[in-house]
Amino acid sequence: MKILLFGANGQVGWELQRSLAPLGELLALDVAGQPGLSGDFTDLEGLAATVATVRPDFIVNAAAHTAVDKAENEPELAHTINAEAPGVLAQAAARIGAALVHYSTDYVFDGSGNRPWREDDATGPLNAYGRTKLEGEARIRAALPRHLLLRTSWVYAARGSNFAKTMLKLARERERLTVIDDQFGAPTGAELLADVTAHAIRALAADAGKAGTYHVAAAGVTTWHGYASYVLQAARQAGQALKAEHVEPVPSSAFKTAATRPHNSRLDTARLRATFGLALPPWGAGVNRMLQEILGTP
Ligand SMILES: NC(=O)C1=CN([C@@H]2O[C@H](COP(=O)(O)OP(=O)(O)OC[C@H]3O[C@@H](n4cnc5c(N)ncnc54)[C@H](OP(=O)(O)O)[C@@H]3O)[C@@H](O)[C@H]2O)C=CC1
Ligand SMILES: Cc1cn([C@H]2C[C@H](O)[C@@H](COP(=O)(O)OP(=O)(O)O[C@H]3O[C@@H](C)C(=O)[C@@H](O)[C@H]3O)O2)c(=O)[nH]c1=O
Repeated sequence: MKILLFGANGQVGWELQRSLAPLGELLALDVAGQPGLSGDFTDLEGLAATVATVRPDFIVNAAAHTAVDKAENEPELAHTINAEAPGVLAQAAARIGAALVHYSTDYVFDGSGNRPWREDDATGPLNAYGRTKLEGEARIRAALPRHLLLRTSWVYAARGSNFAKTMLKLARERERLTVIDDQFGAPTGAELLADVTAHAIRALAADAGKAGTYHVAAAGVTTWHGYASYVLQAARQAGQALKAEHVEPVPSSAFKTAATRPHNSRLDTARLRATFGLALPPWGAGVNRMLQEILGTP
């Protein structure tokens, strides 16, 4: 099996380089690409040419414009990277008979209600990032039936930028931390996503009927405040000197951001678990592993 990976240096892309390697021949491109092969999602013609040249069996796209607040001020760039480029990849894949694996987000939902979102629930993104990701999904579905659209939430990894690392940095610098306690979801490790992806690719290669949209998130639920408190307690236990004594819970209305975020980001993963025969671990298990890695604890 030949796999072409885009976004190889992001949180998920980096872990995919590990998990996809045993499946066959893996060509991993970041934004810089390789001589004659573009990996830049603003270079739509170059991307299509890369797919035509490499002729992979599977394309895995981990590249995205993930700066949620920034996307409010640069919606065209977010649209090119999150909507147009995935559409171009899907069309290029269709031309050569390849399948495409792509990631999407809890931010395609409007955050209403309090039950976990199912794949077929109505979408209603509240911000530019979510709107562009939703359009990326639609373009892939329209161009290529053989796809896996994996919607996930609150991704973290030892490598890269994420909320847990921001909290550790702020807690070292500031005495007072305020964090939203009315947005609910599950932090999901890039390691877990990468492992699930490899498993799902093998399953799709054996059975085209497994193509479709799936929710992938760690089990359980917390808030950003619960997540931050968990991370800082672990850091204290690991002997880290933190200025912030505790994390103050605040409602979303008291913490203004450029982009509006959903209150309910919970994802129902029953379809993924049943289709692929997988179990998803509780969110704290993966967070503990990341913290051990970045805090240097045994
Ligand atoms: N992070 C999260 O919390 C969540 C992420 N997702 C989705 O999961 C996927 C992976 O996200 P994650 O790994 O966390 O994101 P990261 O931000 O860690 O990685 C995104 C990658 O995309 C690359 N990229 C940005 N612009 C371009 C461009 N013009 N051309 C090529 N590559 C580009 C970045 O490169 P560089 O660093 O050089 O800019 C980076 O390597 C994305 O589809 C994302 O939407 C879904 C839910 C939650
Ligand atoms: C830094 C900070 C953030 N917050 C809030 C703002 C926001 O509601 C929440 C998370 O903030 P962040 O900006 O770190 O996370 P955000 O960029 O919104 O994370 C999202 O990224 C995209 C890519 C996704 O697809 C989503 O699943 C989700 O992971 O925490 C605080 O309450 N206090 C703080 O000090």
